Amino acid sequence: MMALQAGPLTGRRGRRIVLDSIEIGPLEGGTITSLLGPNGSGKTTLLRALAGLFPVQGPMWLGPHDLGGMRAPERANYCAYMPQTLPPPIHMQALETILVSMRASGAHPDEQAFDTAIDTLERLGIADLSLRFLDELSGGQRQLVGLAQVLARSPALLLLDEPLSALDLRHQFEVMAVLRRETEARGMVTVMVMHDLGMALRRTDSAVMLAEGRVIGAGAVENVVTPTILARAFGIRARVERSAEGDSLVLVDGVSNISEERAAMDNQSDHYRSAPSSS
Ligand SMILES: Nc1ncnc2c1ncn2[C@@H]1O[C@H](COP(=O)(O)OP(=O)(O)OP(=O)(O)O)[C@@H](O)[C@H]1O
Repeated sequence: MMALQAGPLTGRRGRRIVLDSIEIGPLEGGTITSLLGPNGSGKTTLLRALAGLFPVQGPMWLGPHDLGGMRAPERANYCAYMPQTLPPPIHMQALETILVSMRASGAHPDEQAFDTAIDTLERLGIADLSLRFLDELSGGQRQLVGLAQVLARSPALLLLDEPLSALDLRHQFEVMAVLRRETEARGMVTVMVMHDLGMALRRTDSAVMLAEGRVIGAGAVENVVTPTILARAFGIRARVERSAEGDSLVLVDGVSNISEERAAMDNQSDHYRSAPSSS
């Protein structure tokens, strides 16, 4: 299984640094990592950088493969990226869009593509949507088709930008279960942007917390989703509690002064980068 290791990565938009010496990994194959942080903190930019869609300076390795040194078509054999925007409502059948996506990545010879596409739709529980047109589906249904498009490509690195945003609660948990199974079975490195901290705690293995283009916490998810790091990232007063079933829940008690939180933690230098505490 291949691990993802990247950085330090630096990316600019105009003169502004939007990714500031970001270091990621190693993220092991077979694991799911949540990419967390407030609006505008750089999550989408980082995900796009990992997909080769946003130019950054710095190394990116997937096992022995130098992702940064690859041209787009070669990189597409390793990485599949699902953007935050839903697949557009075009007049094309769901199954056909999956086949087109697979052809673009060149991952499967054509004879196998049809079976793989059908199989992926079945695993996501949306085989009934195969022959429906995207412009006749709901937003959530299109998001599920978008997931099928990237999963069917069998990437080594799966990059998902808020893949649960349009889904009802049941589908959110079902999709996380599919992602867990596929990630483990294929030894994939799965990285997903999410805003639901409770879901991150329950269903992902590790997390990277961004704030203002920097990593302010990384490691096992329970060491990243902590009151201290949440205060610094979001300016909220939050607790992490356990439900009667033993699941972790994030309870928000209110907002705090974000600049004071950051100043207080900045005084403690790099402690939170390397060894975040859950106290
Ligand atoms: N097209 C763009 N042109 C200029 N600046 C941009 C553009 N897109 C994003 N930015 C800026 O880059 C920074 C990082 O944005 P990014 O979209 O990566 O944040 P994010 O963490 O994904 O946010 P969100 O949770 O709102 O999706 C922000 O300061 C944002 O304003």
